[in-house]
Amino acid sequence: MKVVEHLDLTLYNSYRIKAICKRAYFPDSENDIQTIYTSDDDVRKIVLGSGHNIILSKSTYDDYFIIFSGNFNRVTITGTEVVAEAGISMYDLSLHALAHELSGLELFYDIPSSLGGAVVMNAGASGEEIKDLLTKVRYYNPSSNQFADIQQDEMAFEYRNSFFQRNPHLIITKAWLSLKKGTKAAIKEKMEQNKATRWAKQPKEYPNAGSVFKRPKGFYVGALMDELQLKGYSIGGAKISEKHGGFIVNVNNATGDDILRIIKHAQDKVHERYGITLEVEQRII
Ligand SMILES: NC(=O)C1=CN([C@@H]2O[C@H](COP(=O)(O)OP(=O)(O)OC[C@H]3O[C@@H](n4cnc5c(N)ncnc54)[C@H](OP(=O)(O)O)[C@@H]3O)[C@@H](O)[C@H]2O)C=CC1
Ligand SMILES: C=C(O[C@H]1[C@H](O)[C@@H](CO)O[C@H](OP(=O)(O)OP(=O)(O)OC[C@H]2O[C@@H](n3ccc(=O)[nH]c3=O)[C@H](O)[C@@H]2O)[C@@H]1NC(C)=O)C(=O)O
Repeated sequence: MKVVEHLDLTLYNSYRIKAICKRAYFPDSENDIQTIYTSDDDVRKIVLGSGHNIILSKSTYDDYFIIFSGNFNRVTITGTEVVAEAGISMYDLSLHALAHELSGLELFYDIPSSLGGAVVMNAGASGEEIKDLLTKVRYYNPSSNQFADIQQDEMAFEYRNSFFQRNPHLIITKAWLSLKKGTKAAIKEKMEQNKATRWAKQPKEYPNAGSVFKRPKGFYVGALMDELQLKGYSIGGAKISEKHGGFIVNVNNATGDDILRIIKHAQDKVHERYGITLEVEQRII
């Protein structure tokens, strides 16, 4: 297993915030995960997927990071069933599905995420969510040092919520997905169409981590930012995107604190005008 002391996390978070951690582990097997958690120390351990949904709030961490980003990424496909390890990127997984003429993952071609991160957040867009493809998930429980499988209907998925958000100490190691037979041309067309629509709406030209807030019932965050004229509102190197008000972008060496202060300002303004509390979707670490 790759282990790096004092890793610079800039390339492991999509906001490109600079922060150093005490140590980073890149596990490549379930055995590696057990080794990390059964080692004799009480340093806090923080799990990351591909880092597309996190805000690093500190510049140094005296913690160990366990990173699933391209490592621990094997896939097997049998008929319409896909079994993949948590570190595979959803982009790569969608390409495997395309190569096997399997439909269902087209949307995930452009949703930046690891498979583990996608399961935790019940990732989705355009009305589709990963919960609809999953049949089973395997995880490691550090408290008992055991692995266990959980079936789809036991995970009580909701909008941007899952069993794993309610049990953050559990580590997803593998997932089983059920796809449908399709044709290469139709699958590829849906992938590219969806990507084009998203690139037209989202500020892909700057480092960001997707939607900052969950969608409040009956409102769109982007529209609220428009109405409050908060688009372009900036602190330090971060600002609310002019292209999509639901995103904060790093335009000039932003820190986690710049982002958190913008979040607070937007929450205050929205609460003042509409009485709504915007819930942060991204994980603040
Ligand atoms: N729809 C869109 O356009 C976009 C969506 N996103 C979403 O953000 C997420 C990004 O995924 P990713 O970059 O991989 O996640 P991150 O690396 O950003 O991790 C986010 C959190 O997920 C948990 N996590 C990640 N991997 C695992 C694992 N194997 N086991 C247990 N917990 C894990 C950790 O929280 P903890 O340990 O506290 O559980 C972590 O803090 C996806 O859900 C993606 O869909 C992001 C950008 C755009
Ligand atoms: C980007 C993410 O997922 C996104 C996902 O891509 C899109 C599309 O399905 O729908 C959610 O965003 P969203 O609520 O901002 O939806 P969008 O479709 O982008 O916008 C909704 C509406 O707001 C309007 N809008 C958007 C941006 C803006 O600056 N101004 C504005 O008025 C749009 O015109 C649209 O009518 C997901 N976010 C959440 C938290 O549910 C993410 O999770 O990180």
